[in-house]
Amino acid sequence: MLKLTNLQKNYPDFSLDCSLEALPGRITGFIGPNGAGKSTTFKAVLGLIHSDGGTVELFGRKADTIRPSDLQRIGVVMAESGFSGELTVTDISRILAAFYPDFDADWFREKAEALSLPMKKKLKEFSTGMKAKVKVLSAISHNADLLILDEPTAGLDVLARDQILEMLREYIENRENSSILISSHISGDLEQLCDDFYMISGGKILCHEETDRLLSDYAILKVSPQEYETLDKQYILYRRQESFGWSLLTDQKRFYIENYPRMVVDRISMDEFMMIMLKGEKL
Ligand SMILES: Nc1ncnc2c1ncn2[C@@H]1O[C@H](COP(=O)(O)OP(=O)(O)OP(=O)(O)O)[C@@H](O)[C@H]1O
Repeated sequence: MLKLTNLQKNYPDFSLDCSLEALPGRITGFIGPNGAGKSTTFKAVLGLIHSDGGTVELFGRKADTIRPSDLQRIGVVMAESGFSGELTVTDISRILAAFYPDFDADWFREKAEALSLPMKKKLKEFSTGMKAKVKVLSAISHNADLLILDEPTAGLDVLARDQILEMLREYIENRENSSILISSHISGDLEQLCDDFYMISGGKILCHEETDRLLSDYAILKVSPQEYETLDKQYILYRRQESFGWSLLTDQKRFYIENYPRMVVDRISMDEFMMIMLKGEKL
């Protein structure tokens, strides 16, 4: 669906080198701290900025052979883009209908009502969360095969976030061959939603993992300095010094549960995973 191979972009203080793949029928998360390169990647994929190397393949085509009809198969949410504040949701519905042959006006109106979006009010009078809902709704309203969503839940309260995530789940369930690539600061959102995820930091991909595997096989071990000395460290990936000793990231938690039954083995969240990889030391 979408494949990036060493996609590069160089700024004076930042270099991106990103390889990733969004596969049909899957929701792929893209996590990383502020300034990691998530938006830069999305902009380069969409041709909003010029890339300095590497390849982008979209629907099996190289970027320079992509046709306008291919672009209609993509639904996009970008942080810095949106509709003019002078438009109403009804105006947006008309614009989308004119631009996308597969736009579903009835579905759009139904969902707008479910999300409590006024149809006749100008967007400039909307709250941040309401504008975010309009952007997501517009991106998913025209039966796109690929959704590229940069921080779609930014600015939303818990309730609205849940509604949006539910809509995305529904989207992929109803379209087996479609694909979603989504970035978020709130990695908890992605943990509930994504099949797999890539983590980026400093413009480089640090890891790619299945979410199920993260939750079933990874763990944080909490050990004292004495326990640390005698521990078999062959399956320890990262360590971080703590007041009590060490937090250790493993992707083989069963090994430690079986061989060190008295050890504290904490279930890991995506946030903790990101934190120990960013703040810890690789072994
Ligand atoms: N036009 C530009 N000129 C120079 N540097 C830029 C430009 N755009 C982005 N950068 C730099 O590229 C880096 C990556 O920025 P990017 O917006 O891709 O990060 P991000 O992962 O999306 O962050 P956030 O989560 O905060 O949105 C940052 O260091 C940023 O300062």
